[in-house]
Amino acid sequence: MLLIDLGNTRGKLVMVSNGELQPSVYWDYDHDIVSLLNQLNPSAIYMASVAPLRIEQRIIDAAVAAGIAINRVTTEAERFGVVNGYDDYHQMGIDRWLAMIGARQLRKQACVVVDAGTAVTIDALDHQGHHLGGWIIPGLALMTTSLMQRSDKLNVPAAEFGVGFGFATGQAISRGALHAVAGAVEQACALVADSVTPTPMVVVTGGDAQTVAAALSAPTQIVPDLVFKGLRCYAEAI
Ligand SMILES: Nc1ncnc2c1ncn2[C@@H]1O[C@H](COP(=O)(O)OP(=O)(O)O)[C@@H](O)[C@H]1O
Ligand SMILES: CC(C)(COP(=O)(O)O)[C@@H](O)C(=O)NCCC(=O)O
Ligand SMILES: [K+]
Repeated sequence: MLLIDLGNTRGKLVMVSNGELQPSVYWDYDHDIVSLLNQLNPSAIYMASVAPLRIEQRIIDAAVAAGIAINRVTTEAERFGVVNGYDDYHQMGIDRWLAMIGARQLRKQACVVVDAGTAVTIDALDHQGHHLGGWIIPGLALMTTSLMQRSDKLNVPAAEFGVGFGFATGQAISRGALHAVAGAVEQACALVADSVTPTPMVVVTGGDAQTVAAALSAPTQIVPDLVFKGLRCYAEAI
């Protein structure tokens, strides 16, 4: 069985074999998918996507051509112990929904779920699995490149992400972006904290998970395959 998560930057593919999630394989959208699918040769595919339809279609076409059954998973109002807090749950990206389900599988306590990819999404869950709402902010790469592109004096080479204040333009931009994300996560923790859970757990996933986690002082768990932990619940239930 193959689980696929299509984000705005790239696709992530994880095989489930002997009941275990295998390490991610990345699909760069500039590259062909047919050979990758043939290599993995799954019996069935479960797909979660927030990518443009034309990218989803490439997977669907390749799966149909190879005779592989493909199931597309969508956001729901309530499932696997998580209750969606959105006014209209259809609006919520499936990656956020699955990350929350994945977090709930890990621990039944209040937590802040962070997916640091193209965008950074921050979603709050209380100890009963009720989603308390969330935030969508630009991802680290998006924050830095948009500043660089929109201001002449900020058009400098990118600096590494790190913690603390910056001492040069590039460093001030990259560190500013990282602390903006970390600050938002810490404010989410303050909003979620209650008498049952004074210090909510932070669960971080996405391409920039390590970078973001390094800037957090709250207790943090990095779970690279968090979305897949949610997606496998669907794959095993369908
Ligand atoms: N090899 C890589 N390719 C692309 N992005 C990477 C890579 N390694 C780290 N990143 C970082 O991860 C981010 C993408 O994270 P990811 O969770 O895959 O995004 P999405 O789910 O939006 O496609 C990029 O913005 C970049 O900062
Ligand atoms: C917020 C997102 C763009 C994040 O996508 P990503 O950074 O993982 O590519 C995605 O979850 C999405 O398209 N959401 C729909 C809007 C919403 O969740 O409210
Ligand atoms: K994301």
